[in-house]
Amino acid sequence: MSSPTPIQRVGILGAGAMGNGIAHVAALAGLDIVLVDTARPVLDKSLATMAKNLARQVEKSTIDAAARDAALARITPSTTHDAFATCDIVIEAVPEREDIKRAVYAQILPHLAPHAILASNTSSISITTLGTASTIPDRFVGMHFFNPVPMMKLVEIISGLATSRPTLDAVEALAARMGKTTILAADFSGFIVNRILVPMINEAIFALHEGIGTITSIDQGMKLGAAHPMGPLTLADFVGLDIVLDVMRVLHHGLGDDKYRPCPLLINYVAAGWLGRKTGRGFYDYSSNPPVPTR
Ligand SMILES: NC(=O)c1ccc[n+]([C@@H]2O[C@H](COP(=O)([O-])OP(=O)(O)OC[C@H]3O[C@@H](n4cnc5c(N)ncnc54)[C@H](O)[C@@H]3O)[C@@H](O)[C@H]2O)c1
Repeated sequence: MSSPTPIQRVGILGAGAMGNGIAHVAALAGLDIVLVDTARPVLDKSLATMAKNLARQVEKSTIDAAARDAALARITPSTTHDAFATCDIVIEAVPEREDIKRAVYAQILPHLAPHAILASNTSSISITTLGTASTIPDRFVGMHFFNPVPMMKLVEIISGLATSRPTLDAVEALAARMGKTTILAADFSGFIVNRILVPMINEAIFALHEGIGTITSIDQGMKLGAAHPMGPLTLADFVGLDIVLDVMRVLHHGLGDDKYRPCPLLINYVAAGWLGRKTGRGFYDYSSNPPVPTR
């Protein structure tokens, strides 16, 4: 079988936190980008964020001004899906809701080239299920980037049951061109990283709930005793407690094992609206600097 044509033109659907970062890194790597979102102001905001982040890289001398200008010039913003017609791949980064993802696949499919790959940046939804919905399951794949994309080195490639080898090869080569290291995961809830990381955070919340330690001792224990760069409760606040709860529910439901039950204390924090950094309070209170443990 002949090797697939290398990817040069990348469509990105959704210009939010992740779509923005993916476009930034791909454009810097010399790829041509078509960035699509629902409204022009969203695209303008995304381009402004990218310009600001690229300018910071110039200040730090990790790139020069010519590379910044060339990257920005490679990005074509659009609010219509026909802009994807010339793309070798479209990476979908719309909100984490299966109904929204299914709806956008139905809208963009008629515009895709016959060889084009469709990749989802989903952090939890089954690639096999989304691939079936896409109607091109052999050319459908998970490309799970991590936030913030310009800083994080990993891309988890998720193979659905029907994803073809040429599709996997093409997205592995694309991620490598973007300077990322890839790992290949089978399509089960949480894939590799979240399957391991999020239950660890949930267990730290159980340790707090059961009075085994305080917020400070649990975080310090994992930093100094396990060499984690950040304690698990600090990390939970950073990620957002609602997101941690959502992922635990996906694992619990998808894998059917009670070892993935969300900690009742986590459920209460989310019910209280104490979601971490983004609401000013989670396990820490962020109204003062440095943040203060709340228990
Ligand atoms: N944020 C993270 O830390 C993170 C990490 C890894 C993976 N992900 C996954 O990446 C995906 C996107 O997450 P995000 O954090 O960037 O979300 P976000 O809310 O920041 O951005 C989503 C974007 O999609 C746009 N959008 C909504 N409906 C659309 C449509 N029909 N057509 C085109 N654009 C549409 C929105 O306007 C918004 O700009 C999700 O599947 C999420 O689970 C997120």
